[in-house]
Amino acid sequence: MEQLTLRPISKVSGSVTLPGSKSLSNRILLLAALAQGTTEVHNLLDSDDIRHMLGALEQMGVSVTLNDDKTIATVDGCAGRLTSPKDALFLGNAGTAYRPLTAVLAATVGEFELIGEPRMEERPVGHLVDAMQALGADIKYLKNKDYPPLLIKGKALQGGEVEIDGSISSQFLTALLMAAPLFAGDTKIRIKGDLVSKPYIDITIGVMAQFGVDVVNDNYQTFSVKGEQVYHSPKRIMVEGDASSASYFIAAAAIAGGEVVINGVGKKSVQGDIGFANVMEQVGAQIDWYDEKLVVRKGELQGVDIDANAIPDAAMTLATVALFAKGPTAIRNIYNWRVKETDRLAAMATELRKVGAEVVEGNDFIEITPPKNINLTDIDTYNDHRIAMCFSMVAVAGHTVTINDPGCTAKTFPTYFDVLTSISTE
Ligand SMILES: O=C(O)C1=C[C@@H](OP(=O)(O)O)[C@@H](O)[C@H](O)C1
Ligand SMILES: C=C(OP(=O)(O)O)C(=O)O
Repeated sequence: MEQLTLRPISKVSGSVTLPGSKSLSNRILLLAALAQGTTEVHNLLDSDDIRHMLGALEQMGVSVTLNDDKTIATVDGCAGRLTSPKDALFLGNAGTAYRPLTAVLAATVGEFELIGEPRMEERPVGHLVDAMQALGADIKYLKNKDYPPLLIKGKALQGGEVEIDGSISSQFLTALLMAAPLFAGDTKIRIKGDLVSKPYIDITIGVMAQFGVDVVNDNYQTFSVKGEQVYHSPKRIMVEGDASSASYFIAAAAIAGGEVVINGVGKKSVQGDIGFANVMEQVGAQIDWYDEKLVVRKGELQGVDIDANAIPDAAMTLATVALFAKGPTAIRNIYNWRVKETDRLAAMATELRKVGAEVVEGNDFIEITPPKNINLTDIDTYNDHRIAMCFSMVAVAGHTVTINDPGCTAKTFPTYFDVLTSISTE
């Protein structure tokens, strides 16, 4: 196994430009593929999750041309007519590819087998499949009920009234919303259970609007979409920088600044994870907000007690900031950490304890009391990019740390450690 030993960093300063948002990149690629017309996508993320979406679209007859550094894609839309692929669609561990494609392909005439990495087969998809089956979709589980892989016999769907459970992942509702305009009739979706990760639904609705489709959102309880619509290419679309990726640089500057200029997200961001910057202000970071950039400096850091349901990805970064804050930190309402790249509640508790923290792991929360001394240790990353990235904060705080399998950051941020090094002084 590859390992990366990070030496103590005394200061971070300078500027970083964020890669494009994963959530926006995969939504935009799918809608550009389904749309009428050609779309030029700028600042596309180049990472594993995006590669899986691109590969699947190409297997279904969509022509996509990438520039040299793969950050500009020209997508020839198929006006809703994706073709049956010869082989199974391998979607890695990309939730933003697997879930939306499940719904869209159920409404596309043809046969599709959706497969993924072993961990994908442990990540539930039942709530989405239940809703699609209630609408008449033909979807079969190839191994275990409620989990990938899936065999989809796509056909014309009529739409109608449907319930979907929103308590485990917002990606199921995102998927259903993106498929709904392809149905013959109108669709009214009612949310069962509490809807988690709500800001991602705003991202979905915003991207659909850019492709000419309106969603009526009644207080996150019901959603209405008109049927028989074709997405229309906006011709040119820009992917905002990734707000979840910004969290590592916000945290680094707050711990060891220097002054770090983070280009690509700011107060105009459409991504919920920008809320992490507000949380870090509460923790003690000093942040100047601009429309599309943040300037972050160090502060006296204090533990906080927050409900992180709206920012599940960035909240992992807070768990490692907690190691270097005064007093305990509690991160609550994050049950679905357990069904992401790994069981993140268990994994974070284990790794934080290895560093020396006192940790309480609840069913849906984690409480972290910072250690007096930081242990010299290796961090296991469980094939989870965010664990690899957020534990780099140990080095940022001035301690040597070894990250096992650092290459797992390829899921969303292949160049992460290089970018961190570019603003770091040993
Ligand atoms: O829709 C999206 O782009 C995402 C939604 C979130 O998942 P859940 O809705 O499952 O919490 C988030 O964790 C994931 O990284 C991306
Ligand atoms: C949960 C994540 O990914 P996915 O889109 O596969 O759900 C993540 O990137 O932290």
